Amino acid sequence: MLIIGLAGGTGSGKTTVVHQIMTELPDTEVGVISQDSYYKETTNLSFDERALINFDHPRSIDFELLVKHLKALKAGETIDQPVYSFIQHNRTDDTVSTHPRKVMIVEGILILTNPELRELFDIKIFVHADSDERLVRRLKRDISERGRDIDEVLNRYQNTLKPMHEQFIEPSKAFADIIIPNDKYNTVAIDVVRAVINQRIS
Ligand SMILES: Nc1ncnc2c1ncn2[C@@H]1O[C@H](COP(=O)(O)OP(=O)(O)O)[C@@H](O)[C@H]1O
Ligand SMILES: Nc1ccn([C@@H]2O[C@H](COP(=O)(O)O)[C@@H](O)[C@H]2O)c(=O)n1
Repeated sequence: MLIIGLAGGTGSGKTTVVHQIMTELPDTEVGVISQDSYYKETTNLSFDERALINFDHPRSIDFELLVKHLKALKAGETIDQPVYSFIQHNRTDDTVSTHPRKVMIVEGILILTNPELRELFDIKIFVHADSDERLVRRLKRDISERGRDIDEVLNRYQNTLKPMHEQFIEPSKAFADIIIPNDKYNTVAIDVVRAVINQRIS
């Protein structure tokens, strides 16, 4: 199994890049795990308390479960990947049965900050976009897809997202083997990554 870790700030385009990479690749051969699925379970908290969580700090992620699941996939086992709700700020009761594939892509803002997880990656990729571009994308996406309003996004950006990006996410770029500039759609970089994957699965 080839395990690719794909990091980058919020709105850098990680999810989009993963979809672009997977286009034309057989989905029986390539699977995806999202770090967002592994936000810690916080059913003990009220909705208002959950909304105050710093979701850009590494401690908000259940890295232990993520590492356990990745190791299980590597050992040929099927896992139940949690499903996260950005509306409820919590895991749902659903899971997605995820089978091991020849190539597994793990994507998320903080995945290169965790040493144990980094050890499992054969290729580490960081998707870069400028912070103003990322904020614009984040605003549009969170309002249209994640049930947020402009105040929520901007408050979170100022209070936690920007400082955490500078403290944890941007420095983790140093661990990357490949950096994809993604202020504009970058078809050349996508082709290169797809070629590496094709080589592995052919
Ligand atoms: N290169 C790009 N140029 C313009 N918009 C983009 C680009 N990449 C992604 N987007 C858009 O930006 C938003 C955030 O992208 P997404 O892939 O969800 O980012 P991430 O997963 O890193 O948070 C989406 O609406 C997506 O369509
Ligand atoms: N309940 C939550 C959980 C996370 N976030 C934000 O999501 C961002 C990470 O996801 P991307 O798809 O953008 O990489 C992160 O910046 C968290 O602030 C949230 O808003 N609400």
